[in-house]
Amino acid sequence: MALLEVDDVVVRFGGVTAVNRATFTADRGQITGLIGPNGAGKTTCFNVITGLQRPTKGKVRYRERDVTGWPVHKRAKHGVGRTFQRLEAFGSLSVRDNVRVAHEIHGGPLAWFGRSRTNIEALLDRVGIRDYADERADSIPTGTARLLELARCLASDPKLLLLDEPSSGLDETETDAFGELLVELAAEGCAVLMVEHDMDLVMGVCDEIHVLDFGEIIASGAPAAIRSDPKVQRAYLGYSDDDADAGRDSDTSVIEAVTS
Ligand SMILES: Nc1ncnc2c1ncn2[C@@H]1O[C@H](COP(=O)(O)OP(=O)(O)OP(=O)(O)O)[C@@H](O)[C@H]1O
Repeated sequence: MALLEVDDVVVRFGGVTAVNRATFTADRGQITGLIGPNGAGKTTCFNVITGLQRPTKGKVRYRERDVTGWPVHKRAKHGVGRTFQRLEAFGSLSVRDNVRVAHEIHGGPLAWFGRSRTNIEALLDRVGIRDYADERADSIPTGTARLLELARCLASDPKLLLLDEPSSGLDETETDAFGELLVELAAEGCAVLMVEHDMDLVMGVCDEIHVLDFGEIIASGAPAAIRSDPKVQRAYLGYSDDDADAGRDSDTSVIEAVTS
């Protein structure tokens, strides 16, 4: 059984069906991508998984338990970690103190008395922000702040790591290093579930990808299969390779961005 199972989840906001019978998994040792056009329901799925949003129907199972009714803090305590699109760090604290506080909030007495095994300096190093350790969080570049967000999340030692557009604001070199870090985290047994618009990153590191469109999972599979799936191409582009073969017109610049 996979570490996380999202089972037939529906979320309705009044007349809007944000998620429609979505079923997908994320497992230990794997990087799973959750992609889809704007408004497809990705963030709402994350909210359901973390407990911010109760589903209208369906279940969330985590470590073989039905956690659908669990509050956010209980899921966090059991190893569900999340970064947000909007940066959440404490601006007036240093980068180091932001990570320390995150660790102490999650780590309890062992962390408060310096007895936990998590080494804050090593974590800053690992994420690549050690040089900024003494800077105030509100003075660092956006890309670094994004990495700080990841460090704060890792400070809670998550078993399931949910990343919401983690590479936005990172330059190419930072994105490459970030991708390598994700691969390492998965190799250590973490389940990584990532919402991300950078298709090079998604296609480069994900073991499996689930594609949402209008709240429905329209495809699940390995990157190569997803890239060539006509349903996925149409969802993103309003156009697929099949249409090209049939001689229909297209915006080739957009197609290249997603399928190259
Ligand atoms: N609290 C809410 N109340 C009403 N509608 C909502 C609410 N939250 C999300 N929606 C709607 O649900 C749909 C899915 O939104 P969601 O934010 O989950 O999509 P997304 O795939 O994360 O989009 P993006 O890539 O733009 O962040 C959208 O139509 C959105 O307008």
